[in-house]
Amino acid sequence: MILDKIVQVKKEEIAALKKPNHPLQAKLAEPDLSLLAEIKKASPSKGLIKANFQPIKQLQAYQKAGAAAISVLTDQQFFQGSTEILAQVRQATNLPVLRKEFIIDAIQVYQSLFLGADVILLIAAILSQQQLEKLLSLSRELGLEAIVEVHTAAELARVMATEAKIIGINNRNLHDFTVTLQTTAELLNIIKNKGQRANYYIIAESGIKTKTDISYLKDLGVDGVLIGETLMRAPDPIKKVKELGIS
Ligand SMILES: O=C(O)c1ccccc1NCC(=O)[C@H](O)[C@H](O)COP(=O)(O)O
Repeated sequence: MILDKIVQVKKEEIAALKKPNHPLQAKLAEPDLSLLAEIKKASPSKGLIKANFQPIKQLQAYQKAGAAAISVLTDQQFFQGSTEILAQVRQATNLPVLRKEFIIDAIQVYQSLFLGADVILLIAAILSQQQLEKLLSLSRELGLEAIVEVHTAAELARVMATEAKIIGINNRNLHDFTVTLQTTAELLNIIKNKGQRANYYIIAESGIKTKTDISYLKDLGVDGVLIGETLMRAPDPIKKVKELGIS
């Protein structure tokens, strides 16, 4: 009967759709430090960062510079980003795309999938433990990878009690906007002291500006760095990535 055949074909298509695909984890597993290059026009801490904002040009430069993944701010009110920019970036690249958003509800996770993101950000500071677990589990079900962001030891302890695989250590204090790479050193140390380093991919986020910063983070042994402002302000982002000595 034709309906049986159709359902059989649909089952195969669904199995292919649900096949786990972890493009960001695959990049982070490579021995070199991975660059997650961010497309960000403005931010609450810095105001307007790039007046002549051309997201696809920025993407092309990041690709040429050897970025492992692209992060796109989609918040409009505080970062002057948009979901349209993410959709355009998705169309223009095969690199893993991170939707940088303040996700607090399941509908934003579905929307991220619909927009073509590969990875979402879940910020421990704005989620209860129950919300965090639910959103993590939903992202896994939908085949999205999740970077779970922490800034304090207490947040890290909460995240280590979940199924998170990728931890983003944010060097920026989101209450007063101070930045120190010591945050990465301290929280990574906690993970190491618990004998858990091999269980996670670690990304250092925010405030990364110089070759010295990159050497420091390489010495700590992070798997990736997320850089926005420094690359957005650079007249030549390709040259800037070389200067930073990421690869
Ligand atoms: O960047 C901000 O001002 C900010 C304020 C409040 C919440 C989040 C914020 N930033 C999001 C980010 O995580 C950064 O865009 C990302 O880590 C890159 O940071 P940077 O290289 O310092 O631009």
